[in-house]
Amino acid sequence: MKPVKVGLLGLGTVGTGVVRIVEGHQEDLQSQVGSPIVIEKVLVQNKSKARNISVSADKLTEDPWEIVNNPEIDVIVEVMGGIETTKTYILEALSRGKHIVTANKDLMALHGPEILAKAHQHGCDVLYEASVAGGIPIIRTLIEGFSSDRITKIMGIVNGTTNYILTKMSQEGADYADVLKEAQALGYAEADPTSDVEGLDAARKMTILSTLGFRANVALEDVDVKGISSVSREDIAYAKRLGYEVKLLGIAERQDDYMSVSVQPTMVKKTHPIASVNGVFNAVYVHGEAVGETMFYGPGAGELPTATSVVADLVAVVKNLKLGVNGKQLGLTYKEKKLKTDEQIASKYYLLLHVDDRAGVLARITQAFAEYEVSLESVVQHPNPNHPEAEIIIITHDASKASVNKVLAAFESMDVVKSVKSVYRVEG
Ligand SMILES: NC(=O)C1=CN([C@@H]2O[C@H](COP(=O)(O)OP(=O)(O)OC[C@H]3O[C@@H](n4cnc5c(N)ncnc54)[C@H](OP(=O)(O)O)[C@@H]3O)[C@@H](O)[C@H]2O)C=CC1
Ligand SMILES: N[C@@H](CC=O)C(=O)O
Repeated sequence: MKPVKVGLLGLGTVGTGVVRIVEGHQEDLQSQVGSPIVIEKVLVQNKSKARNISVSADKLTEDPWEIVNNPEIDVIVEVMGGIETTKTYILEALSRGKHIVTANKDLMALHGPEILAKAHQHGCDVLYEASVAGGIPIIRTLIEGFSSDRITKIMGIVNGTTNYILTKMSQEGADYADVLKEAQALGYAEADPTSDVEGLDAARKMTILSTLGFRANVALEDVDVKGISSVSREDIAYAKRLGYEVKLLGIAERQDDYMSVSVQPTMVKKTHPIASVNGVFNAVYVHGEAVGETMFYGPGAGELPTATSVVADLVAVVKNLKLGVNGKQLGLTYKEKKLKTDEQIASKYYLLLHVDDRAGVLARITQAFAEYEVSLESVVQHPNPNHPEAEIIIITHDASKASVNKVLAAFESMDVVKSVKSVYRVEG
């Protein structure tokens, strides 16, 4: 049995897990694919760095071309991260007929179509299951499990760092900045946590999920992104009192052929299954016209969960090699997306206002909603004994984003509205 030879780009968190699984599960893997899988060479930045896995010195290299140009290597597993340099290596490897497995959501969200087209041209596979929700096989589920259905909604908690922060703020009343430091110390956050907390990491993952789920070419710039850095303890306390949790949700919706994709802090009714996804766990809720509601839950990151998906992709590539069916890339014939306008995007909204506490104020505020045809589900006023301002909490019925924006613009010129403290989409 001729071994399948793998070049590994990166031996950090995920790369270490890949070596552990390929070595530790070798017998199981061989029984599935019919030949040994051997990690032939490993690219690192610094060969002399101390590692928590032993890899023989002759396998380590700091020269990417020793792997990319190596005629012995059949498959390249890319777990080094980064965008432009990594893209160069991958395109070059594809032009040499090597198959690619990657965990790189940044690369696939930005350059997925170009990479898949190149792979198709050279009859190569590019698989990227680990790029979204680490250990949850959601990409394969969207492509294969739902191939018979029309997906209408995908809602995801796809960033573990922000879910960890929001969970701690909710369960322990902790402060945002303190929990962020804790998440960094525990190694959940990206090297620069801005991409986690400002929603970019989740937006990249939602670009990938909505492209596959809606079979349309969604681009990163189509995603409306807002992170969690402005979520306060006060917001979370109010949400809990009203029966909601605040979650950073990626929401992709489709009606007829029109779609919208966003990432935003959202108030989720506690009875919705996604509200109880806590800590660093991820979950993806998928609604299909025929299947109805489904949800997939599991670890979104970490050494072994992420490596499980990477090695599963490796197994799929090797099975394709045996069958001689590599390079049948999905996603090349997806249709052009049609994006919803703000008039077409509808949901319930939560608003927290600080207002003058005097006669007629409530009437003026509700009049603004009436003017733009936003119907209200509930209005609660809290007097503040230490302050001349009162707090008003409003939950709307389904309303268009455009109408809610018009109401917010109207508040700017109303002297009785002192400030709009928070505006959240509501789910469930
Ligand atoms: N960590 C996780 O839980 C998850 C990560 N991912 C994705 O997987 C990928 C890898 O992540 P992770 O393992 O955490 O990253 P790490 O930072 O832990 O590891 C990166 C590895 O790549 C090597 N490397 C980085 N840049 C270069 C370069 N230019 N040339 C040569 N070697 C390089 C590093 O070498 P050296 O060791 O010498 O520094 C290191 O071994 C990323 O795309 C990430 O987004 C996806 C899902 C979850
Ligand atoms: N920083 C990411 C890691 C996985 O993609 C997260 O917090 O989910």
